[in-house]
Amino acid sequence: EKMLYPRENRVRGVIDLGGVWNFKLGDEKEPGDSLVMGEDTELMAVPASYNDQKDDPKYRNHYGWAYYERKITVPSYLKGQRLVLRFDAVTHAAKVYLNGRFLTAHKGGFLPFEVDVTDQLVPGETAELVVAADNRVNHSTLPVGNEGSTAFFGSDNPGVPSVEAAKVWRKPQNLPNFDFFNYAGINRPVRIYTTPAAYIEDITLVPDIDGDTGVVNYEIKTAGSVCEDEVRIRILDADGNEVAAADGAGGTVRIPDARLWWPWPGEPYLYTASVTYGEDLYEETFGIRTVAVEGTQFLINGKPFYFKGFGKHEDAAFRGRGLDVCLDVKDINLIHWLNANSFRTSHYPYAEEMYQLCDREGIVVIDETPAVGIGAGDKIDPYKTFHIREHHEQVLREMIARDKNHPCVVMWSMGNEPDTEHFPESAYDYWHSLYELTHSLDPADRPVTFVCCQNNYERDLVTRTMDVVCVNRYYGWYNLSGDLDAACYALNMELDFWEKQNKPVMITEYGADAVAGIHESVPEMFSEEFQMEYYRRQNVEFDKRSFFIGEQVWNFADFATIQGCMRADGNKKGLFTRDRRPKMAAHYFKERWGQIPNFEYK
Ligand SMILES: CCCCCC[C@@H]1NC[C@@H](O)[C@H](O)[C@H]1C(=O)O
Repeated sequence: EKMLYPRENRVRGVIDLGGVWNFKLGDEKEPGDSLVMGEDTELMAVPASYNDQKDDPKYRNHYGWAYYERKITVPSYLKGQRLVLRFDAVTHAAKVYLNGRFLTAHKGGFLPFEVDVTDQLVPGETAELVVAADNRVNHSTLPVGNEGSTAFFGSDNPGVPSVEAAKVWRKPQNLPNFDFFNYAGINRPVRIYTTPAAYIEDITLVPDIDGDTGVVNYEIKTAGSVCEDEVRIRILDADGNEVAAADGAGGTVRIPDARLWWPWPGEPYLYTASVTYGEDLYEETFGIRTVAVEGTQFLINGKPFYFKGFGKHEDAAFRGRGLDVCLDVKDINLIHWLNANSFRTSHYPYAEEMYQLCDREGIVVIDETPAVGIGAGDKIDPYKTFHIREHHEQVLREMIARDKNHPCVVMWSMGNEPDTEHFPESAYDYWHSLYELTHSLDPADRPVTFVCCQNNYERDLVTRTMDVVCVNRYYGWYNLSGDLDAACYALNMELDFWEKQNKPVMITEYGADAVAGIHESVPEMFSEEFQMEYYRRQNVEFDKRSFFIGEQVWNFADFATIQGCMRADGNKKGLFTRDRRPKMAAHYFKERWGQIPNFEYK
């Protein structure tokens, strides 16, 4: 799986195709082998979701295909170069056409795909690019959409004849089985990048530490015309000085007195692997650090790490799930402001630009697939009835191929909150074989987990078999609502259960909706005071458990969801509002996390 991020240098060029494209909504009919856009189109900015760019219920609630179009011209001086068209993400499925002819397709809305267009795109000539994007979710997509019932936390009165009749009568629509708005379209950049005819296809860097020496096991895949030249790899330090070098497409380089990659406020030192092959050059940054689970500890560079952070979303006004590097920079600075050190890419792989920022800023990342919403109550075994396994394996391959060299990625999450309690053996069969596949796909063999929803932990056979037990728990919110004494009693009973499993345990979601501005001296649900008290009370209990290695709150910021009677203008569990204003709980965590070190806390 080649997944190198497009980088320009002395031999490679990048043409960004962002800007205002022509757009029109389609229907459920899948485009065929040829497609031209025609007239009567509308404006659409790329990259960004299409849903909020026009105040039109047809944009907000679309169900099916949508079409984007623009002209592209590659300058004639690029004749002889290899030309690649790369989409960083088209949500949820894409079909791409050049000059009316089908070019490529991709399923999955959060990972890149590319196609060599050297023969189709003649330098100096203008071509028409059309992209069709399908936003439908169902029992064969990740994330999963419900079929015929309600969306996540939707309300219903099943069995009422008029309600049941209306469910049949209504127009087909998305019923997301997930708690984030089903933003769709060309959400991330589209680029043409060029390479020489003989080129570097992929680079794999697996760092290790041997005393004071950094050891990098590397593998370089090349392609294109046969080229006598050897592959050469040079390791440059942060000042650009060569500290090691080797010839050959695979092997080991040793870096004496290596500077390690440490989470912020430690030094996240980055090296550059400068690889040449014939005329081609590609430079990949990386870090020297190790990750391991030992007993109930999560070790980074051999020291026990404590996760302080959150689940996030790619979510903002106007652009929906579209890439926004300004917001990413702001969020990184707010993560530092909070004295946090990590986040999970809930519930899908994020844009590559965010991992690059985390490498540079020393933010630790749990990288998660879009496998969210796998469950349909206690009547249907999703592992027998959903058609997701092949696609789930595809997204794991693509995510690991894309993110494998990032020092910030320390663990893979195979998915979020699947049902593991109603059909425990079937769930175990599904997830254990996927766990083994995930380990085998990662050249660096990082820890593997999945994130477990509030469930009957005594029936769940999967969570206890993960490298790290990651639980989402809402004691005092979705159960024992408002009663923090009972919540702490229940929490401790479950922690007593986990103590016996001799695994590191972290909470990957806990939280309470707080509408910014609602204040009460006696803290009650939806007030800022309750959100803060909810955390304060449970953190006291976590601090008593030595096997408990991290707290990631839900969520970093308020975010958009489908409308429903459980959501007043989206999910309000953010420490920050959607436009990044801190609630009381943000100030509380800044204070708490300022006193918790990254290492040796437990
Ligand atoms: C019945 C317990 C289910 C709790 C599920 C809690 C949910 N976890 C996944 C997140 O995407 C949701 O936003 C979160 C919530 O609703 O705020």
